[in-house]
Amino acid sequence: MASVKPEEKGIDLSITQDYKLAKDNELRFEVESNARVKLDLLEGSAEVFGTELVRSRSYIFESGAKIAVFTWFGCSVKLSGKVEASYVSKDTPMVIYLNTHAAVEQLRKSAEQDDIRGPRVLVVGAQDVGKTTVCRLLLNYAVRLGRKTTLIDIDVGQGGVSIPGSVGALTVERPADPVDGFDLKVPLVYHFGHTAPNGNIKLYETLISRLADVFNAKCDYNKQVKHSGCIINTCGWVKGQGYQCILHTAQSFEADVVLVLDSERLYNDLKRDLPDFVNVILQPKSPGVVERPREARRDNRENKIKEYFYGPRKIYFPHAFNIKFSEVEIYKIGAPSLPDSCLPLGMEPENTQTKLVQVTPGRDMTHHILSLSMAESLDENLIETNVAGFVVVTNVDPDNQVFSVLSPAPRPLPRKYFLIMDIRFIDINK
Ligand SMILES: Nc1ncnc2c1ncn2[C@@H]1O[C@H](COP(=O)(O)OP(=O)(O)OP(=O)(O)O)[C@@H](O)[C@H]1O
Repeated sequence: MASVKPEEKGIDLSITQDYKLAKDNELRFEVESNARVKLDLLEGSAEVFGTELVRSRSYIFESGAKIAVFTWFGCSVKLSGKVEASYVSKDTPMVIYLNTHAAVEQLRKSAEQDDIRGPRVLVVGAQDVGKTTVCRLLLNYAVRLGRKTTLIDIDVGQGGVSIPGSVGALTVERPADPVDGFDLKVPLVYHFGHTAPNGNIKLYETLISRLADVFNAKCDYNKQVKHSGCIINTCGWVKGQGYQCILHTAQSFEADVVLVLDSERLYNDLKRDLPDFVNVILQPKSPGVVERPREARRDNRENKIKEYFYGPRKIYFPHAFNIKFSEVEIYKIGAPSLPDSCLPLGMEPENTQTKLVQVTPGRDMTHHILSLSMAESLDENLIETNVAGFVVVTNVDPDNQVFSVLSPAPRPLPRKYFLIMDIRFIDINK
């Protein structure tokens, strides 16, 4: 019997299927839970969400992955392993997305000629309409033309640039890996602390403005980044305050193009409320986008956090160490506000959503994620300072005044100020 290569462990190689795709067709498949699937390009050319596949490599997708292999010119591919669903479809909006990319690229060319800032594209729509996928496509097509477009990710629910509960920016310098996505070694990340913007709207909007300022500053000293523009991925909250957040984002980044996926109502509202020079475009969602129930979203979030500590396919191990209470200071952003009835007559209630409140470590901190701020002193605005990374608290020992953490980096901690997240992570890898 032939021996199984280590990277193919867990793939049921007795189940294989070949697919011949005609031009403009797409093979969609989902990997069964607790299974792995291998994809091989046998002939022709194909791409996964805008990244070209090569014949010399097998692509191994993990449990739960939902993938589309699209071909512009025709190809044959082979899938090995247990797939939950797999089918070939002719019905894809890829040509529309490619045209959008071409139009945005024209704006980049004009920006380069006139040395002005390149297009800032905001991608909006309800949950599960393929916003993240469209952002990835547009970024991949841009980088394949040599652009250095920046991904701004404010989808705190799924964490595109770092873990859920954070927002960030990443200048994309090479196409996403078809399996592992974009290279996340050098993103700029800010602590938010919740999995939905309504966890703290004021803080969310403050961070969006901050990201816009930081991106503008980067555009001032890097012309390639300036001309290449940015793609902003948002979360699927499009009603009420969520809608106000979209307007705030468009305004902060001075978005030139807003791509509305699959919602005529949102499209019309934005047309009405955004200035005339903003190009609001309605685009269809791909019928291939998979709707994720609440549990699937939760699992996705957990996987993202696990990946942060253990790397993709658990190829790394986090460091475990103790931190003395006296070594660090931990803060929570947002204090409960006083009811109006407690305020002196005529006094406006203070907005306490961005107040820093020091936290005394206690057992209730166990499993919470802490963001390590890059701030060196409290004179720096902790809320608007980027973070070095995250640790998860695995145990708190008040008697000995220490707590234990898992961290992707070894001791010593580069800074001393932590911000605590609402988000918890229970490490079942131990
Ligand atoms: N054409 C396609 N074929 C198969 N799967 C797809 C396709 N497009 C997207 N998907 C999958 O559908 C899922 C949802 O897509 P995506 O994350 O882009 O949606 P979203 O609108 O950004 O979601 P959210 O509501 O979290 O913001 C992802 O797992 C993605 O891999």
